Amino acid sequence: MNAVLSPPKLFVRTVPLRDRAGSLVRRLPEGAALAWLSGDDGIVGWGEAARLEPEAAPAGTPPTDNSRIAQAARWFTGLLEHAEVEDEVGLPGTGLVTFGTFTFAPTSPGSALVVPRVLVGRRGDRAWLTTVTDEPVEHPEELLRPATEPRPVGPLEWRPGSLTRQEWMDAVAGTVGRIRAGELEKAVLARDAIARAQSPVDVRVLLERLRTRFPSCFTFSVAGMVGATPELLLRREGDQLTSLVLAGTRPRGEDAESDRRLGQEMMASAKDVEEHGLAVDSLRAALEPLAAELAVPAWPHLLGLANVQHLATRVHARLAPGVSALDAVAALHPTAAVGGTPTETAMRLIGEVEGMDRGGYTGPVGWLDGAGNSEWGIALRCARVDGSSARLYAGGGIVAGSDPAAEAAETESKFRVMREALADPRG
Ligand SMILES: C=C(O[C@H]1C=CC=C(C(=O)O)[C@@H]1O)C(=O)O
Repeated sequence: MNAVLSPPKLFVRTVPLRDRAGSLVRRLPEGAALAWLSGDDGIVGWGEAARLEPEAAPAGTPPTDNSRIAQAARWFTGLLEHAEVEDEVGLPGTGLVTFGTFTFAPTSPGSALVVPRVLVGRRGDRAWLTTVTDEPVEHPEELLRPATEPRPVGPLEWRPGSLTRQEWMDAVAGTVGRIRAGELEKAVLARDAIARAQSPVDVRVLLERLRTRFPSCFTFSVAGMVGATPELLLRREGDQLTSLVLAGTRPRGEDAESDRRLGQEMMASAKDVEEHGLAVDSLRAALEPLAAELAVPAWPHLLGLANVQHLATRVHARLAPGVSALDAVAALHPTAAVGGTPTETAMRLIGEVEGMDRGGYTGPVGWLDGAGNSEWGIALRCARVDGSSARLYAGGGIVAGSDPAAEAAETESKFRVMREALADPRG
């Protein structure tokens, strides 16, 4: 574990960047890329000025324990206290910034917070460069290096994950039985798939494909977790918090008419509306104690993505004084969009029947700045990239009315996000 007691002194400088041309991804050198992108906006970073890897909790720790998030909050506060910050831009994502990924379960290794040495950001027509160094720097632009061309991923070999398709459908059927017997109301069950390339995967290729294919999603890369999630756990700017809850999935139609029909069918489906309602309720219950004001729409809307469409609810809150972004992340994780209802029962069932460690999949992933601004997605439609291998994850909400074959097909549409980022069918 990192030395939490004596953080290094950091010199942080943010300066405006005049050159806003091109994708932020093109700025990244090859290697451990850090990124949080939404269309053309976002932040990318590289190098490591500071890193924390919160230890996994011992076996037997309650599955809802979020002390790894509280530990990260203390660590970042300590860094800030020892940092000398000169910020000429003053936007969310300027000054000292840490990227972060937290595991779904407290007992899994893999949570990490990384403060990059160099960060480039863009928001609308403003762009900036932040450097984080051990000595003051006079010319931060000198730390910007021309990046190399991304390397194509090349041929892939696919292997099934921890469970075969049939074994996973059996787990879904067993879960439906337990839900019908009254043990719980909902559990989100996931599966994995493994891709092996012939050389280390250049994450920049994945980021560029994901960001252009899913401009309304959040494309991320933090400590090996790479993906494009549509689900915003929270965005905090000042005391305003926004969250986008998703649960309920249908494919996209072949044409506008069938697409509309599939969407309307989902809006009218008791099974999908129940599955979605449980996710909204869990968010509302977690947020209420932290909010001075809370607005939750009565009905979901449809959110169309390139591969699937979802039921979506956008929630707004004004946070009570003193509530930080990471306080809110710790209170909200895991929502019933990735765990279930009741939370503890669902998390124990997930641990029992999935046959794999989710790692950072379905955990919070995002960034935090020194002013308390922050964006955290839920790590969905993602993979853990480790050298030349990638472990892809996808899941779906199981309720009393779920059909195992339909759920397996749903995970396959969700896998497509990362399958096509790794092996673009359009060449
Ligand atoms: C668990 C996943 O999706 C969640 C988020 C949106 C819709 C979901 C659903 O309809 O089941 C899931 O709750 C995943 O993408 O792996």
